[in-house]
Amino acid sequence: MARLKGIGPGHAPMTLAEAGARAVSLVAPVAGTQALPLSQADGRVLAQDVFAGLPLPPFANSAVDGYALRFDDLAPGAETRLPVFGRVAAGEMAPAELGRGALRIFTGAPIPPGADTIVMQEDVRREGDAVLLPPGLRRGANLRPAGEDVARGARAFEAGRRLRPQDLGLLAALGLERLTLRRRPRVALFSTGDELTEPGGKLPPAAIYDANRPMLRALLARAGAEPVDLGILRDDRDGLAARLKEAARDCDLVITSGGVSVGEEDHVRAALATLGSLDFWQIAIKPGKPVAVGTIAETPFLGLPGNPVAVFVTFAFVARPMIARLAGTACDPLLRLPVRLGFSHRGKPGRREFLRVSVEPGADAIPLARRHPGEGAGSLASLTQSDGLVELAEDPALAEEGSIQPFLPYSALLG
Ligand SMILES: Nc1nc2c(c(=O)[nH]1)N[C@H]1C(S)=C(S)[C@@H](COP(=O)(O)OP(=O)(O)OC[C@H]3O[C@@H](n4cnc5c(N)ncnc54)[C@H](O)[C@@H]3O)O[C@H]1N2
Ligand code: MOO
Repeated sequence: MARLKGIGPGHAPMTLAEAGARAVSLVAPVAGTQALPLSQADGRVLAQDVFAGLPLPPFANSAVDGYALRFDDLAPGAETRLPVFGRVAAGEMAPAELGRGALRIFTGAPIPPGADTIVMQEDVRREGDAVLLPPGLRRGANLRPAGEDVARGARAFEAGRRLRPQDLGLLAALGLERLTLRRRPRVALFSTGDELTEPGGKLPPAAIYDANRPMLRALLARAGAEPVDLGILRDDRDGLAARLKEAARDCDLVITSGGVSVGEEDHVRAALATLGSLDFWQIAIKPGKPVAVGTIAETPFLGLPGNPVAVFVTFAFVARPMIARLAGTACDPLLRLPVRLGFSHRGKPGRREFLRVSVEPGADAIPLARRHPGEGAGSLASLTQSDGLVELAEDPALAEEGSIQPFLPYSALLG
């Protein structure tokens, strides 16, 4: 495990890109695979390449309801009258060959040898046992050849692929029912702080309900981890150290929120210093400046800040790539979409800022971003009432109203 050099509060904050790269360098893919049915494979990572054991589609078939025929039976430039000699629906065998005439055919039905063109039923006239075909048809129209989508033997997926619902569709079409998947990383999760109370109970004076853990549990699950929820750690250095040590024994990563700032009540840093190695990072972003990283007996540790919006942002840019690497998959680069600012914002030079915004259709093709009035890093309502984050680069510090800026919808950060 690579050891980081310590970066104390006196040092210059690092960039977000540097922090993300360092965080990823701390972890390695977890070992172990599981054979699981397709029904449990969404969001899981393939441990092996998958090759197509059959072509898709498996046989040439019709893309429409209509008539199958031989293109050369059509009169060039004139209407053609052909006898209808049979009928084939999806799931039925096609006749052994096509005689002179047209075969009534339905979408998905196999095409008999000899037929090379399908005409949509809306484009023909039916007269008794004959069909009248207009001129101008295209050879090969509406026919789906065997293997057009996936050739037999082709690699359908590479090992390391994080499966999406559409992938499950393709795997099923290839006839696969069980897959060899990587084990999900087990991520221990704690909240820290004497002020925290479990939701559902009575709220004592000066207390708040623990909001970060339910949010992080869900973020972890969506990122492809198995959350191991270990509750709230109180601000007591020895108790806290014992529980962190135990969690590190059973899990692939330990995540906490809170207690990483500079106050003397911020005990996570102190506990970590006695357990393993600890580096305290300041990242040049807002929100989400303080993050603690390190190891507890070889298990990586990530201490997120306590403010809920800072939790959300640091999870997206620091924790998510770590979890992807642990899970054995690539963290897809985030696609920023252009939006036009409906406000101007002066930031601090050298600091990247994430502003919560709602987007709406703009006067041109570019959506308009409106800033949420709740600016504080503690404002959960602002996260729920916005569509995503506008990302303002370190420089220039002034982002002017009307300028085009990158936007990250929450959906992109939750995958
Ligand atoms: N003197 C300074 N004070 C602070 C600084 C600083 O640089 N100098 N940084 C501020 C920033 S930025 C942040 S972010 C916070 C991070 O502090 P901690 O990680 O130590 O977090 P806490 O102090 O424990 O909590 C901060 C805030 O968040 C609330 N919180 C914590 N956990 C939860 C939870 N599970 N659910 C809901 N809310 C939670 C907590 O009650 C505090 O209000 O420090 C600033 N201070
Ligand atoms: O991380 Mo703090 O919330 O930057 O404000």
